[in-house]
Amino acid sequence: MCKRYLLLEDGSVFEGYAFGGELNNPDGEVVFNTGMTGYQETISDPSYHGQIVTMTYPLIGNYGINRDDFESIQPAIQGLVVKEWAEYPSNFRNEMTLDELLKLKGIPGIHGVDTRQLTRLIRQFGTMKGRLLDSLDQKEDELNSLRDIQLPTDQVKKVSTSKPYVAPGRGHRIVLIDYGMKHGILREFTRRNCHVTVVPHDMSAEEIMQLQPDGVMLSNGPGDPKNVSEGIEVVRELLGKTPIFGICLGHQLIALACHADTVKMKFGHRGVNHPVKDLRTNEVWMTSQNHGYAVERSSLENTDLIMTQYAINDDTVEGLEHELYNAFSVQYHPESSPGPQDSNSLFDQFISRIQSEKDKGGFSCQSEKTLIKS
Ligand SMILES: NC(=O)CC[C@H](N)C(=O)O
Repeated sequence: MCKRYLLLEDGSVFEGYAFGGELNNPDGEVVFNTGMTGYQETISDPSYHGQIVTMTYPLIGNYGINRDDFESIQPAIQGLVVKEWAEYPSNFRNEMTLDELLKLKGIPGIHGVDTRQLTRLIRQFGTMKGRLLDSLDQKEDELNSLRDIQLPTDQVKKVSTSKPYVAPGRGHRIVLIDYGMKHGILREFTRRNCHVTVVPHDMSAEEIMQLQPDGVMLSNGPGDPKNVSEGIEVVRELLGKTPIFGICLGHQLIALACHADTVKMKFGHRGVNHPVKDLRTNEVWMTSQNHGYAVERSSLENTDLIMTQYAINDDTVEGLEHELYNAFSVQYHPESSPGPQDSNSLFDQFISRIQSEKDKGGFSCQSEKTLIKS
């Protein structure tokens, strides 16, 4: 077994062994995910673009990799850190091992790491830049250059589709803006018979409205929402023109479009058992989460947004509703891939909102009239 190391910007080194791909571009933001299962979805979730993901559960890969659970075709994570990976997975859906997937996709892995120690460090000092190395010979130089690197700011552009495409259906017409969409979101709409047009992150509001959507879905996506400035503008223009539902990055973009603020969290929420409380029903839902930024609660005061849900663990904003327009959002993942499905009904809620607008002769009729006139 070849040695491999994880160097953090504070100078700490975690020692382990190499698995998966080679070290071509081994820098990233080191984060941790607490899910006991769901590693395949985590590895392939585009919101992890640019990040070295540490799994806190000590055995990863035990049910292998299957053909169904990918959240994107090309995983975007920079590296995977585990305690132990399972060489002999056992599951009826298993098609390859974790190591084989990482090799196939060129993602470097390190195993044998004390992931609990690493997680405690991140919890204490916050997420840090890190670099995977196969030798510590140049440690000081590597550390200096690691401290100097800037993490990318154009991640959404890298993971969004470059051209629109359609998942046809006979039901409501949804335009899904792809900021780094997980396939799970598309699955939820096709399951509900919707006609979904997935569009690139930089499509203008005008072009989107020309598609005559019954509703617009803003997807999840990587990085700082403030880096998606055109997206914020587009959402601002769309508000009030069509029903809107935002997930994760989409939720943050709605907040920024309404002049609320977002902040970087110390170590974020990444896992499948994050409890969220709904202020309207007092219900608590277990949710699947992956975010490193959050909407600043106090910044909602002078906006038209109201907080509908918050995280029980740290009181951060988890749900928003627009008081004037038909728009709502959640910071977590109702598509639940992976994770509990408590919040899956939010997709039905979005469909009902669309239906009631149609019943009122609302948005879609207006846009048809405008089209007839012009
Ligand atoms: N999953 C997401 O969409 C994450 C949103 C954003 N990139 C964050 O880390 O907060």
